[in-house]
Amino acid sequence: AGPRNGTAPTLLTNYLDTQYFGEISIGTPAQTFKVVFDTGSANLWVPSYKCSPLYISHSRYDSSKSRTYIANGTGFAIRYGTGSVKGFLSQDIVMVSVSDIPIIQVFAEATVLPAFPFIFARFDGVLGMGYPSQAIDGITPVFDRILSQQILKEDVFSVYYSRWVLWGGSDPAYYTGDFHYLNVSKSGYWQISMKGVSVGAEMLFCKDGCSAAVDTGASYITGPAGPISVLMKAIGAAEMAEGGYVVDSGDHRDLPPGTSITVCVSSLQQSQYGEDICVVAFSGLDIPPPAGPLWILGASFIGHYYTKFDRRNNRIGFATAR
Ligand SMILES: CC(C)CCNC(=O)[C@@H]1CNC[C@H](CN2CC(=O)N(c3ccccc3Cl)CC2(C)C)C1
Repeated sequence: AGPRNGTAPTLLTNYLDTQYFGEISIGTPAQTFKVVFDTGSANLWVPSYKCSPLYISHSRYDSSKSRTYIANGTGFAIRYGTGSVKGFLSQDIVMVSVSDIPIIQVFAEATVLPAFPFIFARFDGVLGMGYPSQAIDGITPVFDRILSQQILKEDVFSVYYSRWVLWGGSDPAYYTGDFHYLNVSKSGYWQISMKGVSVGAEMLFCKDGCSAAVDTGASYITGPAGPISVLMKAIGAAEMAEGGYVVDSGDHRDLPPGTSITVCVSSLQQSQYGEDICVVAFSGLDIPPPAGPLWILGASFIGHYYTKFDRRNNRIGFATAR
């Protein structure tokens, strides 16, 4: 079967401009899960039916209900920047798009999930869209399994405004002009070299170039804490207790357009504890070497562009979204 013209979309749900997730199914008959499509990791996991029922608000995979389940049992642990997920490996048929792209996939059934941040997660699991070199236990990632089926028009996937992932191509109906391509700067990561960070015409940071991960699984733009705090002062943002920044919801100040790639990131409208506050789409995060120092361009950046992740040419293309 396979996607009609070699491409297929997976629609994403946007929760509070901070969590973007789409639906996949695992097993026969299909068990559906909401997953974050995360270019910053390369494994697929969903909560296991064997997981403590504390997470009843999340869907859990029950292998005993799937005719196509194949046991594996190898231990699994993945350490994200925000916490670890532990479990064991299983194999079953995974469908990533309603227009049927079935693949046989090794994934993890999570049995240990830290309450924070998972209880705030509106999604059930994570589908890593990173390179195989990032995959824990050397498991072939979902996108690589799809590529090896030779059913896609191009060896790429595109993200439009964080509204959907398009497997196998890009759709000119949703962008104008050409793609501005940036080569992947570190093989095995969706990482690029940034020429600088400026507010208006003034280059403030990263004057000699720096690295940035293009990370669909992250909500905001993060940079080293020092430069970020200077940037926040430049836009008159106040620091929150837990490290984020807010600006008066009155002045929705979008940063003045940048130079090569416009980083005009508006503040987010997020209601917390009842009242509405504008959380600026930046936060400070010091990533230690060897991975860091590293800027993270998350959904609040990617959402401004039509972004093409090109595995054929190991490059990322940015076009102006319509
Ligand atoms: C290569 C890999 C092994 C390490 C580096 N990659 C990374 O840390 C990722 C980079 N992209 C963003 C991503 C955000 N994460 C945020 C988050 O809290 N999560 C999470 C963690 C623990 C329990 C439950 C959850 Cl939901 C999982 C989730 C949503 C994926 C992290």
